[in-house]
Amino acid sequence: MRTSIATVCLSGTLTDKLHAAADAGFDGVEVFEPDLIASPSSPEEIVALAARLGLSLDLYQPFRDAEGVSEEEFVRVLHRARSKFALMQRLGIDTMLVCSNVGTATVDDDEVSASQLRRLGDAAAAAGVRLAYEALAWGRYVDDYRRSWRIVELADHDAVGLCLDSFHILSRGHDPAEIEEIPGSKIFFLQLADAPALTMDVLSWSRHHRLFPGEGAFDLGAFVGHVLRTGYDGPLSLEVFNDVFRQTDVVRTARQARRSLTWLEDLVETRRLPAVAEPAGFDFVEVRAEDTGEADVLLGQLGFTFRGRHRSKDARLWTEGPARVVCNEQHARNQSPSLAAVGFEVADPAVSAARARALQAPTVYRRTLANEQELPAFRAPDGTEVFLGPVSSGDAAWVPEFDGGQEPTPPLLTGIDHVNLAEPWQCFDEAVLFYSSVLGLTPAASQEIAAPNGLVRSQVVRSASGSCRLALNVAPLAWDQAGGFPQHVAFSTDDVAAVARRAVDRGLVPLAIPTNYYDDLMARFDLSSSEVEAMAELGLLHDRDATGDFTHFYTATVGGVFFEVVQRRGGYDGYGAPNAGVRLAAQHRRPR
Ligand SMILES: O=C(O)c1ccc(O)c(O)c1
Ligand SMILES: [Mg+2]
Repeated sequence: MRTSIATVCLSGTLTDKLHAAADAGFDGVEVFEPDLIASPSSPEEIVALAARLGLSLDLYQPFRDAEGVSEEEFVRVLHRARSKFALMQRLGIDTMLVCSNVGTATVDDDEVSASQLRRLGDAAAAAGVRLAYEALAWGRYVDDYRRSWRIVELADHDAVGLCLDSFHILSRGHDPAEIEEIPGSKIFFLQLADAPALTMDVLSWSRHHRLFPGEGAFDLGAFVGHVLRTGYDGPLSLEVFNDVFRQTDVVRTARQARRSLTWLEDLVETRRLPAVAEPAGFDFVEVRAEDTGEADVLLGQLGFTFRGRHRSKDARLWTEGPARVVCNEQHARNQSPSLAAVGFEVADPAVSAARARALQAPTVYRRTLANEQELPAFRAPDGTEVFLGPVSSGDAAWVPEFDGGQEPTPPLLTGIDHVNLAEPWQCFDEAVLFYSSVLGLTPAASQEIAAPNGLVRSQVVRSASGSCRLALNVAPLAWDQAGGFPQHVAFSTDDVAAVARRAVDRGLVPLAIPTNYYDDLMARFDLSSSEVEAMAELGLLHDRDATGDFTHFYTATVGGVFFEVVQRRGGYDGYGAPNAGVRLAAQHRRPR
């Protein structure tokens, strides 16, 4: 299918936007009128630039407050429309988007709106252009696509059709299945936007919080399916009003936008992307620093076995059961410890890598010597290096590349439960799309956690089985001054108290949890004071829900990394959210 993007989605000047759209591989753009009006380039110069970039100009938009008006007002509408039709001729654009009236409508009557659209259609046809009528979710009288379709049917004019915009339909909860009753030839244009599930007025939701498909809560796959079954054969066009994308790098946003359409086309149409199952689990995590020593100490205290040094790289491996941590000092001069890479076990790394490339994920190159396993790797929007390895039972195939270490002992840890990543604020939505589209993880609902210095927005992307869970966090800006929001790896166990006891015996000082927290635990749960005292001694935190419970503890932070150990019981599927604020406050008291 042809792809298009509204210039309003992107930052910069109109020419910046055209360059970025072409660079990302879009076929065309919707020209958003304010971008043209503010541009020093003449319409002819814009046409020439678009032609040089191989972009078509697919839509001129928006034309506001056109119907449902008094006849006196309609005279002015016609005057305005004729001058825009002349402009469209100069731009070589054949379709104009006409929004349902939000400002000047005084007549709530389908016949009146239809008659006015019909007369606008006559003027449009005379200029060789056509009109795509769009019901805005906050239109004064017309705020439902079914009503806009009735009006277009009544107008009964070859130059008057519909524009369907997923946001206006799905934000209002209107059933998109009825789109299939509209003939595809009367759908002149299709605009696509996703959005997070928010409870707020629909105008603000639309103007500030739209997202690219796959980044929000709407079912765009089903939506586009309904539209395609009408026979619609125009472009899939993105129209995303978003406060972040207005200020972030235009080239990067355009690529993110194009990735979202690649993902969506694959869902609805041809299944062109190599199909992958969700990851089976984590292969490894990597801590990188000029000197990872403090992390090595924590891992030893948590019970990890030192398995040796890498044959050809400045890296050490620690394992405890299937949990593997690489401490990498290669090419890390002046870096304090950070979580640099996460390896995933996938059914077929070559297929997963082909999918990642098709989704324009940037490749990470690492030197691999003969006899070393080559794992394909890609850079996530947040900078994390994502490695794709085969599913292993026991040690991964690359483990023997490390030697000079000890034999592993019977493990208390059962694996990596989740990895918690810090997302630069401008990368968050892109990261959700990356991890879900490239790896096949599924986004869960997002949460907010109150830290002493601001709200942390947190969203989990995970495999359905729970074998792979990533928590993506946007930290308040204050953390940047404090050296960055710490990232962490949570290991799973069936006996968290035993792991904590062993760690404390080996010198670990767990993150200190206040007495007030334990008083509250006793108030909320049926726990005796001796049980709670035992927990306090080991820094254990606790949570419960209807299905089970969760006990966990945290290490101190080294550089930008700390570790957590968690024990899930019953069907508990969360992450101890009520405890996250307590943890953040404790970390805030201990500046690194
Ligand atoms: O927010 C608006 O005004 C607006 C304008 C044009 C559109 O296509 C749209 O969906 C919204
Ligand atoms: Mg729209």
